[in-house]
Amino acid sequence: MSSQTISSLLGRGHQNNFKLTEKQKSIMIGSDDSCRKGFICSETYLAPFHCRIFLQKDNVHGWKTLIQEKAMNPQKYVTFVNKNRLKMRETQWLWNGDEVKIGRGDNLENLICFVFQDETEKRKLAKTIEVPEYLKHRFNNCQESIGSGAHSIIYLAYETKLRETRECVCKIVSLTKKVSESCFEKLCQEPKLLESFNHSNIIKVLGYHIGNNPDRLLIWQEKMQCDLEKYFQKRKIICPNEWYNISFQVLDALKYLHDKGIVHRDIKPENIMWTDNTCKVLKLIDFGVAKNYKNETERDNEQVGTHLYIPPEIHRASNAEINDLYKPPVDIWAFGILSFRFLTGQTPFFENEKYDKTALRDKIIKKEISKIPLMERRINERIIELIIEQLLDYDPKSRVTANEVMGILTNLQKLFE
Ligand SMILES: Nc1ncnc2c1ncn2[C@@H]1O[C@H](COP(=O)(O)OP(=O)(O)OP(=O)(O)O)[C@@H](O)[C@H]1O
Repeated sequence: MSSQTISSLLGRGHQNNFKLTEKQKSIMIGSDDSCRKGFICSETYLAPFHCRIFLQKDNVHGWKTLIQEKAMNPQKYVTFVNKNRLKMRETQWLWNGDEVKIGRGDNLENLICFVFQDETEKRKLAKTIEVPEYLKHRFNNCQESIGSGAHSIIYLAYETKLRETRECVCKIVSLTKKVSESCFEKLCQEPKLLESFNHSNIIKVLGYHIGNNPDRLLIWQEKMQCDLEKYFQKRKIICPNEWYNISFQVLDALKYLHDKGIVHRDIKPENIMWTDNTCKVLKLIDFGVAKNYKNETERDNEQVGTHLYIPPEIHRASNAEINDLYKPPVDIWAFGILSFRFLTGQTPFFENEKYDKTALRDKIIKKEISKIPLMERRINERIIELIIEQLLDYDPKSRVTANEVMGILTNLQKLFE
């Protein structure tokens, strides 16, 4: 078996580092020899079995590194991930750059600190990510990738403006087997569209380049911190107050787009990102399949977007009908599914997140939505009604608009204070 490093914890302010590999998938951190196969930290007071750090693989995220609190005496021993203290036996998913602090007492400064590094991200290197000559005075691209999607890889980059250099990202789409010529052509519309927007909850494009031979699209954008899917996966559930704050920002961006005649067509948590780690401001990203629904020359006849978030009218439509159905209600439905998932931790159709596409399509078409998970979570009746009857309305013509949802939420503000 290979022993490639999957992740590491690098000591900050001390020399203790350790790594997890495909061979060594789990490690205990503790203070004495009873911590078998473990990492014995001599620099601070730790419980004999303080915490466990281990790998888990899933089909969506690949390797995930998790930390579990193992100390039995919470009065004495503590484990923090960033500024959040883990409860007894609590497990948390670690992300690149997370700060893990362990030790005794309640003074964070006295604890032993590690910084988590996801080594698999570093390995997704670009072959060539040269900046074209005429843009070299504005952008610098790095070899480090910080994300990827079905069509692109996102690299860390720098923008030079006056005498200041700021971090940004460069999204690169290349014409490959995976990205056909027609798909590439469509994706080339994304930066032009983004340049026409000016909204605080929509990603800003800083510059772009469409090159041929090799056919490659480079889009420099503001750097975001983390997408809502990862954020949700880490929390497993989003509380109503936080959902309210998220909703307002997403709906405000949707209202702006819809008023301009644009449908995003791929609203999902992966395409909504926090601007920084204060997790206050959100921006919509990925306008690769966005469309001007008022422009009759832009007709298309195939389904786009992500299965779980596609509304019933699109699932049911024939190729000839589909173009006329791609209108703002499509984004509202997707926002309804997102809301359901965030508030309950599950999809409206299946209890867990593993499902087959055909079964999912069947359930969507047959309207097999259950509001029980929302009731079990004691979500306010008016919010349940909003999600089930209005956002997930089967008739796109009577489905609420972004503006109407904002009005409803404003009237319900008291519930979230
Ligand atoms: N501006 C950004 N700053 C930081 N990370 C980003 C940024 N844009 C994208 N990412 C990361 O890269 C991932 C893929 O980006 P994006 O959705 O734009 O690519 P795509 O190839 O169009 O994706 P899709 O699979 O939806 O077609 C995002 O989910 C996010 O994690």
